[in-house]
Amino acid sequence: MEALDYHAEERRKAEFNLDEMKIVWAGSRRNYELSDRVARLVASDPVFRKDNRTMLTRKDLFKDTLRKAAHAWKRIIDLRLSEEEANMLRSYVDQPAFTDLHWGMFIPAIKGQGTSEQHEKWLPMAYKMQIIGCYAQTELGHGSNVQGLETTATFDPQTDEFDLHSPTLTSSKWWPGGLGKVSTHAVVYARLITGGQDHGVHGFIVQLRGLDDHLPLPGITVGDIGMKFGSGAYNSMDNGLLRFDHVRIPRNQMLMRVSQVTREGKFVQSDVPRQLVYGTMVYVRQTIVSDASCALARAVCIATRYSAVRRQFGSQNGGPEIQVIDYKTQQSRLFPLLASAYAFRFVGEWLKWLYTDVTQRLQANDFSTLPEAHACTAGLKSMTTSVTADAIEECRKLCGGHGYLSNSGLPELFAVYIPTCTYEGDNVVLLLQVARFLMKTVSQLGSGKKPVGTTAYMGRAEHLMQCRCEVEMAQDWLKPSTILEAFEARAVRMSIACAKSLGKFSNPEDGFAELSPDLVEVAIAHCQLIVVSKFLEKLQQDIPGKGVKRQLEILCNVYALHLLHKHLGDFVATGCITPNQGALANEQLRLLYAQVRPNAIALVDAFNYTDHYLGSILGCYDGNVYQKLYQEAWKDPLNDTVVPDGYLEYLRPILKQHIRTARL
Ligand SMILES: CC/C=C\C/C=C\C/C=C\C/C=C\C/C=C\C/C=C\CC/C=C/C(=O)SCCNC(=O)CCNC(=O)[C@H](O)C(C)(C)COP(=O)(O)OP(=O)(O)OC[C@H]1O[C@@H](n2cnc3c(N)ncnc32)[C@H](O)[C@@H]1OP(=O)(O)O
Ligand SMILES: Cc1cc2nc3c(=O)[nH]c(=O)nc-3n(C[C@H](O)[C@H](O)[C@H](O)COP(=O)(O)OP(=O)(O)OC[C@H]3O[C@@H](n4cnc5c(N)ncnc54)[C@H](O)[C@@H]3O)c2cc1C
Repeated sequence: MEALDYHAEERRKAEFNLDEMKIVWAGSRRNYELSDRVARLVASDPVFRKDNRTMLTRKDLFKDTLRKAAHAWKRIIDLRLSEEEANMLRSYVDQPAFTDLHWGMFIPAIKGQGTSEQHEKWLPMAYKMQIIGCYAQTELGHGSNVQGLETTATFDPQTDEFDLHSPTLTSSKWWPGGLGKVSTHAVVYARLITGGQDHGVHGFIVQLRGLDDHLPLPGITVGDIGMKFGSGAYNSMDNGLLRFDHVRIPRNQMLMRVSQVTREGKFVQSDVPRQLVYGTMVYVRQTIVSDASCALARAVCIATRYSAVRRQFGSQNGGPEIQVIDYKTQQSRLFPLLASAYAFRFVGEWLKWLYTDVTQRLQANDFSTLPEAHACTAGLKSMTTSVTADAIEECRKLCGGHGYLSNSGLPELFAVYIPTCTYEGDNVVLLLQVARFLMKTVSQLGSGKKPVGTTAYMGRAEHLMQCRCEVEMAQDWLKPSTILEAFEARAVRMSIACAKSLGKFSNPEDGFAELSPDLVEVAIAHCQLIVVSKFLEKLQQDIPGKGVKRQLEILCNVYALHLLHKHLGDFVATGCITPNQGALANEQLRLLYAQVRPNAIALVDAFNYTDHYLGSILGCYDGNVYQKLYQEAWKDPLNDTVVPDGYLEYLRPILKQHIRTARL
């Protein structure tokens, strides 16, 4: 018998080839096939079950995480999965774990900042997980200000060792994932001191726990920092604290690609810029942008499928009520998020390319594109995670009351996702880095230095400062060059206005601090331009499949025009468009929503998420929401007994007292 599909009618309405769209979303046919196979492998394995995890105590959740990580590792070995497949498997297991930090930061830190001898020594052990590592940078007193870290690594020429020490309470390492209970090793960031001189923050490989008994080594105090936001969620991770009491490590455990300390204790700064010490953060920020599209797509998939099932009001002659997805307000809240998921996917692909390119250049000692890579990763990490965090909450609201149920999947997704706005760089702090980069670019405009890459548009500042938008009718807003010019003109005009205001301050740093809220807005305008332009560039590619390109064009226009509508004040105040042109953009946006509507379910099907990964009754593929909600309610432990525990002690006495009072 064919399974019920409550979305069958919706799926029939789609105007494009779904299989081809799945390939576009995955990046290539090969990626699609790999990811589909691995997702199904995880979904069908009972060890990876996750529907009960919000009910677990912290200890049970943590043990469950260890069990899943061990099982995942066994599957990776048994099935001889490639590194790419193994990463996919971990992400489909979908439970934050120490392995994220081991593979995502510890190994990349050694690769990026270690010498070839250090690679040879440490990487084979790390790849086999004979050692497990974390990334211990943040301290109780300092996170954003990395130069303010207090842990010291003092070189002792007598013994050829570093002495690692936590001189104050605030120097305690605080937050590193995987540190609390699991890691045997860490890359620790500490101030390097030689001959009484402070050379700033560098990375050191430090063993924390015994490899036989897992006990902390002498001089090391280590533990978990405690429960975090929400139930389940990020509490599967052992974010830790760490203190050193004069712990000794050999000199060759300082990561020495950027700077070296010789046997005599001489500090040698190589030609490599010191910012490469921050390289692991740049790498992870880039991955976070792709992850943002996944998390956003997940929330949007749940809200879209549920909005097609849910009906409220408007029944005619006893017929069905209106599907809430047909309300224009629902569409205007949901479809820009759907478009953003696609937009972030494509900008994530591009950022990966940029990162690979800069890495290859760095290997050839070409550091010229490092500032741009830093600005793009910092800005896009900040923008995409802020939008995604807000969007998950919006999707919860789009699902009405049922969105607040844990089994909608949205509360846990939100709780897991929101720290992304803080870790790997607080989002405001990162936008200020972008603003610095932009102000520097503007200040060099007159010098003959031509801006390149994502700031190339500033080279056309003269034109962009005075160009006039030519839109006369709503449909004029569908022209890619019109959209692009409006976004470029807005970004350049806001940048130059801020640069002029900065010029009025005698001390530039005072000006930067005073104008920082405006500078954040400038950085956002620049980042939005990058996302819009990369979406438009994607559309220049050959995209096969009936109707696929057309749908992407619609989504690209939705993405750009909803931003224009949301930031209308910026566009009008800078004179890039008139208020009437803003109104025409909004008119066009409404027409676009009507074009998205019949394709909405298929557009979220294209994410190819299994029900296991989605973890949401509201978002289940077959749309059989009510029956599943009803069945699930009976599985709650509170329903194990008809009369709740505590009735005799606490409820009955009150009820009886009430009866007595009533009788009086
Ligand atoms: C239950 C499950 C259910 C559902 C699951 C669902 C979904 C899950 C979905 C998604 C999860 C998402 C992602 C997970 C993926 C991986 C992550 C896993 C875990 C995360 C763990 C987190 C780890 C961390 O947080 S590590 C610590 C990170 N710390 C920071 O980021 C600190 C931020 N601060 C800084 O970076 C710097 O201090 C600074 C702010 C940049 C300032 O530095 P500094 O003072 O030194 O620099 P200046 O401002 O003076 O600038 C000098 C100069 O340098 C340039 N510069 C600065 N940084 C860099 C750089 N990185 N690269 C290159 N250049 C740099 C700067 O621009 C200046 O240049 P100029 O001199 O030219 O102006
Ligand atoms: C779940 C989670 C996992 C983490 N994992 C790790 C890990 O594995 N390893 C690790 O080393 N660290 C980790 N961290 C730490 C994380 O990197 C830091 O918390 C983060 O970098 C922010 O730093 P902070 O906590 O010092 O925030 P703060 O800088 O204290 O921020 C507080 C407020 O001050 C504002 N602010 C700060 N500086 C400025 C400024 N210059 N201008 C304007 N406003 C400013 C911020 O915008 C924010 O609103 C993790 C954190 C979390 C929440």
